[in-house]
Amino acid sequence: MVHPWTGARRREGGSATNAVWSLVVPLKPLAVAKSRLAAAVGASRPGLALAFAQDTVAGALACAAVADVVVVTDDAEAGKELARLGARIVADAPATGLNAALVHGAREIRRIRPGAAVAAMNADLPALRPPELLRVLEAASVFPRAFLADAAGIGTTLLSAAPDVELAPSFGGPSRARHSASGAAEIGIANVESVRRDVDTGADLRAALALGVGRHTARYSARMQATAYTYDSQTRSGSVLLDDGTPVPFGAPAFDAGGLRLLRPGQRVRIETDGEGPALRITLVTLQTF
Ligand SMILES: Nc1nc2c(ncn2[C@@H]2O[C@H](COP(=O)(O)OP(=O)(O)OP(=O)(O)O)[C@@H](O)[C@H]2O)c(=O)[nH]1
Ligand SMILES: C=C(OP(=O)(O)O)C(=O)O
Repeated sequence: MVHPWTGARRREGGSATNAVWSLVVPLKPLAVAKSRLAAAVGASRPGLALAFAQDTVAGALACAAVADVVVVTDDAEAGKELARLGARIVADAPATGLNAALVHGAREIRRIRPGAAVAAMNADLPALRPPELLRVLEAASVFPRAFLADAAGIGTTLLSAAPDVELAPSFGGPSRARHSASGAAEIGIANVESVRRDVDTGADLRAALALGVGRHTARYSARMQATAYTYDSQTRSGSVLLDDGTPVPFGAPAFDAGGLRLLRPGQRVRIETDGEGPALRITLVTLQTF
């Protein structure tokens, strides 16, 4: 099968080749981002919003089908941290909202790379796994426009547009129905939970932690759960410092067989590593507190 717009020949049974995407990731100023999460995480909200964006951008840049990531934001601190991961930062047109930001980002991409295939993806996907994003983008690449519904089946986490097709975003609330009504094809593939798992509420955060989050969110969440947290990406080791300052290394026997240890009465944390990819992916499940 010849790829509809790259002309690449799809290897029989293999994946689409040469389908390269530019991603537009919108990010609100951290001071006001993730307001629905405030009830669950309190003052940690801005730090978590940044950690979500960092894991989203890092996961996207590690995906074989992604050529580049453009973050549309007015937040200088967030922009600096995300640029450090390799994203290109575009200033948001002030106070025009999410969809205008996405249109602005897509136009900026195509100003530099005319005819680029563009996909908009929310910045709140902390469990994002590159292989799952690859499958989503491959599925999207056979449609002029396509979208992926969020885990709740109400919103949208990704909207794609083939070269020379306008993105025409309509994010916000029940956007799944709007994107479908606009003619975008719904991507229905299974086993891409990490690309659907956006985090708006404490329950969403627990679900993402159970799925396994990237190191930025894991580190931040662990810091929220314990007095401090050390992590060394070089030696791929780390420890959670308990309230009394006791360092408990990851995977240490100090954790019981199931990797569970009581940090404080009623609070339980599971830390385990699946060693996936270049970064230590820490599955940190906090059963309470959020
Ligand atoms: N650049 C930009 N990004 C936005 C804007 N509004 C929302 N976003 C981003 O769009 C994505 C999806 O939005 P939401 O899930 O509603 O995120 P949020 O607005 O921080 O969350 P709430 O405050 O709880 O509504 C997130 O990555 C937001 O940061 C905007 O006006 N400009
Ligand atoms: C912007 C969106 O996310 P949410 O409404 O869940 O914040 C959306 O799903 O279109």
